[in-house]
Amino acid sequence: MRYRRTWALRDCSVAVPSGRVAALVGPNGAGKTTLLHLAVGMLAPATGEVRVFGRPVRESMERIAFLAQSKPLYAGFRVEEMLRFGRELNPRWDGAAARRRLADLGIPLDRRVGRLSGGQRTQVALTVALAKRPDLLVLDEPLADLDPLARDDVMRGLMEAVAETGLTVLLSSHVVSELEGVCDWLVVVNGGRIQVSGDIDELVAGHRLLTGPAETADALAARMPVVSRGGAGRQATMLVRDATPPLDPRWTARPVNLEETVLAYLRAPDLAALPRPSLASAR
Ligand SMILES: Nc1ncnc2c1ncn2[C@@H]1O[C@H](COP(=O)(O)OP(=O)(O)OP(=O)(O)O)[C@@H](O)[C@H]1O
Repeated sequence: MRYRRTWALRDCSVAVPSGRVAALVGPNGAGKTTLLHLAVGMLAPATGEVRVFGRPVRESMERIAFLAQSKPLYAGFRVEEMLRFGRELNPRWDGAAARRRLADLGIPLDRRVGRLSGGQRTQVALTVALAKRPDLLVLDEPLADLDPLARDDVMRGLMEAVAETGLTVLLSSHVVSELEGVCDWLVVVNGGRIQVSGDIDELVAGHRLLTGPAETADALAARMPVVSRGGAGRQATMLVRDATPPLDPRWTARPVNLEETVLAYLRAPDLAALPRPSLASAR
């Protein structure tokens, strides 16, 4: 995808299996919003193609709901007017489920959207998106501007919807810590390129943090795929992929979590040159 002369996404081949809850992460300006807009057909790629459920995205539009970063709700509308509006526009609209969801959340239907809290607004936007009964729900930073409690509520609501309907979700977020336990697929985009795409459990299990004496770090690093290096003074740390058991008894290895893995990749934007983990399992 190119905006005038600037490439926003390039060499961008990525697949997300259906039925997954996939997280799209990357630094500011990496191309996340662009990728999501391509996935929902709001943008057309300069070259290449986007397929949703195996068909060109234009043919799948009725099966897709999109929650944009700006949460396009009309501040002057009451919540029930948003629902009426949704019903007019969407043939598959499930108004009863939407009302039930809002009642469960304690969001009054007669409240003007502009008077709702940020978290409630996100919940209304999510309710509207879910009422379209999509097979694919795409959300652009649904957690931005929300406090930890509201973030948890929104993620929980999303999880309930996934459990009830089996829908496929693709969401972008900067709040990596909130994604573990909710998302099961990770796509990292960095500098307009796909750096990682894979099953989160496999990805996390495939990395280790090694700690040991700095003077032997170079020799060790030469023997394995290092994602990032750190440490201070005589102590070195390395987050490595596919670590064959070390090694040198002065080095210890411990498992990593999702956030550590993601941060290591984000710090190494050139690392896409290494074979990408787990792309094969998308097929
Ligand atoms: N309408 C546009 N015209 C020109 N360039 C654009 C336009 N939209 C995005 N870009 C550029 O494309 C690149 C990717 O932008 P994009 O908004 O997709 O990133 P992002 O990962 O969503 O960022 P953020 O995390 O800050 O929301 C950036 O370099 C951005 O400046």
